[in-house]
Amino acid sequence: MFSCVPRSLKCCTNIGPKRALPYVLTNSPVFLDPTIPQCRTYHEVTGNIICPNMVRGIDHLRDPRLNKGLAFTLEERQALGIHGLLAAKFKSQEEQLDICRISIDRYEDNLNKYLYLVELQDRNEKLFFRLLSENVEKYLPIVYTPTVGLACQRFGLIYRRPRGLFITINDKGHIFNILKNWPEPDVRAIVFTDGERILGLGDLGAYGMGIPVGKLSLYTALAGIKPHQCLPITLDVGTDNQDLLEDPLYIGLRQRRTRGKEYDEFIDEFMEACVQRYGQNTLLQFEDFALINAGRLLQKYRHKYCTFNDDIQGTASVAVAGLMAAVRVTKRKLSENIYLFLGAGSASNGIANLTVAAMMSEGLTERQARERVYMFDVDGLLSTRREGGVPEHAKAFGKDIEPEKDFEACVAKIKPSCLIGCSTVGGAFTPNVLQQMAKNIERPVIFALSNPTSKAECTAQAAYDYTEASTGSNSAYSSRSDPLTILHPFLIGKGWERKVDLTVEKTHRKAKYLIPERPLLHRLKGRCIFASGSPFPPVQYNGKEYHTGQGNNSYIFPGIALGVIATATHHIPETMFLTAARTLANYVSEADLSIGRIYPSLAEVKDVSLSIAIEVAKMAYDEGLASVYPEPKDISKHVENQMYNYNYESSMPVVWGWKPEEKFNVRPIQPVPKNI
Ligand SMILES: NC(=O)C1=CN([C@@H]2O[C@H](COP(=O)(O)OP(=O)(O)OC[C@H]3O[C@@H](n4cnc5c(N)ncnc54)[C@H](OP(=O)(O)O)[C@@H]3O)[C@@H](O)[C@H]2O)C=CC1
Ligand SMILES: CC(=O)C(=O)O
Ligand SMILES: [Mg+2]
Repeated sequence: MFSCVPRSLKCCTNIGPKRALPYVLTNSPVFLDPTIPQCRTYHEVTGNIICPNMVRGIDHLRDPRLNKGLAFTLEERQALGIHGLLAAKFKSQEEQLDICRISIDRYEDNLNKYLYLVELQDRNEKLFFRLLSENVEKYLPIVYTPTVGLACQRFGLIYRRPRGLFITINDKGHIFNILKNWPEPDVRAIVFTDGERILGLGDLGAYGMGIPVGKLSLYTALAGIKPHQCLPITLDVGTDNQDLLEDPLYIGLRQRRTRGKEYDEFIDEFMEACVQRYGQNTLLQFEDFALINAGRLLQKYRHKYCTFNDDIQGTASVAVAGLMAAVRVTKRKLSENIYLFLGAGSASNGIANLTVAAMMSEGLTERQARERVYMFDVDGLLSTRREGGVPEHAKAFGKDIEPEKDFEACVAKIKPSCLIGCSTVGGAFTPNVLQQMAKNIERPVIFALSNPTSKAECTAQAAYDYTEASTGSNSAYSSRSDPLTILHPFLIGKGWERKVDLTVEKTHRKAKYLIPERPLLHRLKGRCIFASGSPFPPVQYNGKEYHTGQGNNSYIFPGIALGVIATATHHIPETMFLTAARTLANYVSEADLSIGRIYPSLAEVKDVSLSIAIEVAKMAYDEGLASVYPEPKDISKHVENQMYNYNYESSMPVVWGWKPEEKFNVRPIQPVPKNI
């Protein structure tokens, strides 16, 4: 069945004619070895032409890239030798999607829903990605935070089929060989973790694999990056989590974490092996590394590889986008806010640094901008006067002020207008903290970004309840002289909205209610502007429903990755994340703001990702970072053309000619030889 390839034949990946990539060009016969996974699909050779999809028989159904279940037509069933292996009924992809939705809905437990989706991905890839991409709001919380956190915690129990690579510290010296075991030769993006800071759940060691797998599902579902171009990797250097070391189900190395020189050499070798195997432009996304490694590894590699740290830079971008959108509600420029971060780790520093950059673009000097940013970690306010001083990783935000260990007191003393939680401490924004925020400023911005839900610094409901809505008669803010956002309850819905003179502040006959000068849209909401890393259900407040936004880097990293891959960008500058933030912020509509959301709905995240990708791609050419030449005339089209098609395509054997310039997307940069 596997025949040798005749003269001048080409060997292709198993991904269908449109996306096939030649990786061997030869004039001499090439024998396709069925034990090599890339070659498994090439058994139907006609002269100089390969029919790349022609895995016949039961193997066609077992390959999730090729399987369409009952959607195979009669002709396809006969041509592929699967007639009789399927029930007689023909089903469209749409009908199959309905069945998937019904099946998932039948599960009450989210972990079971997660397992259903994992199994679907293993069985029928296109159906999985179409289901996810067309139902982002519904299924993102399953394949991603919060359920993915639970899946990681139970990984030993739910681990079934291999997905991605586990590279252990014992493989040091042989990492390249392990990468060669991965069946796909055309990998463009690798998301990898060492499992030490999985969401806010801490050190989960090899159980952390759920995170790169989940992130890469979003690469495809939200930005259309082709699944075969994505590789999830867990670097297993052990774990310091005693529970896992004693867990009989644990699937990783049962030893303490390797640290120091050996760890660094291991990561060095890994980075080098990746570009050796897949090319210098391979996108290498650091995910969920602990604070002691995240920032320093980013600094070490950012100018050497095409890399970024999602927790630092992706998070920064989504948070700054939220702050930019919030400006439209608060009418305070970024540079007019005071920021207080709970947590002074990777995410906080990433957000703080990008916020500083954004404030500088409004005209502040770096020093002035940094002065507006405070941080609070386990040892209290980052004060240079505190015992032990300010930790190195957050030096730029230390202040020469009185130390303070009580967070509530700190919120009262510093009077931030924006409170940002990246602390992993669920409920840290207590009612007192939230009430204090309401006293500090008319429209406080409150971000509870820690994941999963159990680690969120407060719930959406608490944020609204304790900062009160604008119609509340006990407004803590109502005694202040600033323009108020309070419209007397009697006036709401009685046409007063239209009668308001927006330029003049008027006092209603009940003196404490002022008719403000702001657009009414923003007056009818709760006083806080809230976002969270994990989703919260809509909040009911005073008979109105608010939909708060999800401040999660999933709005950013898929789009950045698509733009980078489409242009074969070789480095990712910080400015790309600011560009992504602006693009995302521009997507927020007045309708979003009116229901309390400072991010577009998740249903729009695919459009957002594409827009970010296009902006990133333009920037890559403007700044000489792209490697795909000549520069495409129409960059938007070029990016769109790279995207995955979730719909079924014909499985009939296609006979196609050898026109590499049309059929193939040849990679511009080839792997760097190890010894030049
Ligand atoms: N929404 C999103 O898109 C993202 C959310 N996150 C979430 O943010 C959280 C933090 O991530 P990351 O910054 O990478 O983690 P880090 O471990 O780098 O930082 C955590 C920080 O929180 C501090 N901290 C821990 N306990 C307390 C406490 N009781 N009081 C005050 N500070 C405390 C730590 O202080 P110390 O170092 O002194 O212990 C550290 O500064 C996680 O839950 C993660 O899931 C992260 C990335 C993206
Ligand atoms: C969202 C994310 O990257 C995190 O919580 O770590
Ligand atoms: Mg992360």
